[in-house]
Amino acid sequence: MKISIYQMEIIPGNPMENMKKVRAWIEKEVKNSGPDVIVLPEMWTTSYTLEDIHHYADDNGQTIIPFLQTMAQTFNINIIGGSFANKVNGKIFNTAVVINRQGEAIYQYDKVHLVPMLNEPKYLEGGRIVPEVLELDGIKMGLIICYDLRFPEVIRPLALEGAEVLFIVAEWPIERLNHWRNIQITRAIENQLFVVSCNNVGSYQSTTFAGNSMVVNPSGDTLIEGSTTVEETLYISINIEETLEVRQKVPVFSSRVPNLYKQGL
Ligand SMILES: NC(=O)CCC(=O)C(=O)O
Repeated sequence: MKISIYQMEIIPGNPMENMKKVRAWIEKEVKNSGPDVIVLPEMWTTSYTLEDIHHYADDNGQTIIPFLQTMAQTFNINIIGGSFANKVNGKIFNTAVVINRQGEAIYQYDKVHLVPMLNEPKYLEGGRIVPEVLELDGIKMGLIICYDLRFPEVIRPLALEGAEVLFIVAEWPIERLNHWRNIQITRAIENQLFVVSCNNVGSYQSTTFAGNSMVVNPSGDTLIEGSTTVEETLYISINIEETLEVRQKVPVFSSRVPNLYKQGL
C-alpha cells in the first residue's frame, strides 16, 4: 500500500484557500508518487478557530465531502480525508471522512473524545459512536482523530476486528510532542498493526502544532517521520503482510483472557 501524507500548514479560518491547497497538493502528489491512499490532517479546512467555528463549519459536509469525492474519482485514489468542522442541526462536530477510489464516502466518524486542553468541549459536540473498522482495497483499517490516541479502549477493538492499519488524523500541539511520538509507537506494538499519522505544522493563536507525522510498523519501528516545523509530504510503501508475521511471532491476541477482564471500564 503506497501512502502519501500531507503534513500541512493549515490557513486558519479559510476553508476555500485550504481546499485550493489540498487540490494542488493532490495533483502534484499523484503525478510524483501515484499513491493508493492519501492522508490529510485534523480540521484541515479551518484549524482550531473555535471561537468563530459556527461561521466556518461546513453544513452537513455539503462542500467538503463532494470536493473529496471529486478528487478521489478524478485521480483514482483512496482518501483518508482528515477531519473538518461539520455543522449538523446547529451543533458542530469534528468529523472525519473516508472516500474510496470510486468516489464513495464509505465512512464518517465524529470525534468522540473532546480535548479540554484545546477548549473543544466548549465549542464542539462529541460523537456518540466509537471508531469502527473500514476497508479500502481489501485491507481492514481503523481511523481515529488526534486525542483519541490516548484511549486504548477504542483502538484495541479495531485490532481485534482485523484492522491492520490505524490512521490518525491530528492537530497535536508541540508542547506534548513526546506523548505524540511515544503513544503511537506503543499503540503499534500493543496492537501489532501499522500506525500512520498525519499532523499539521504552524500555529494558531498561542498553540504551535508539532508536525512529526509518522509511519510505525507493527514491531514499533518508526519507518518515516516528518519534521517538527516544515510543511511537507511523507511518502511510503508499506507491506501489510508484516502484520501477520508479527502476530504469528508474538501471538498476543491468542494469549488474551477476555473473560477475566473488567468490562465497561
Ligand atoms: N487535536 C487534538 O486532539 C489534540 C490532542 C492533544 O493535545 C493531546 O492529546 O495532548
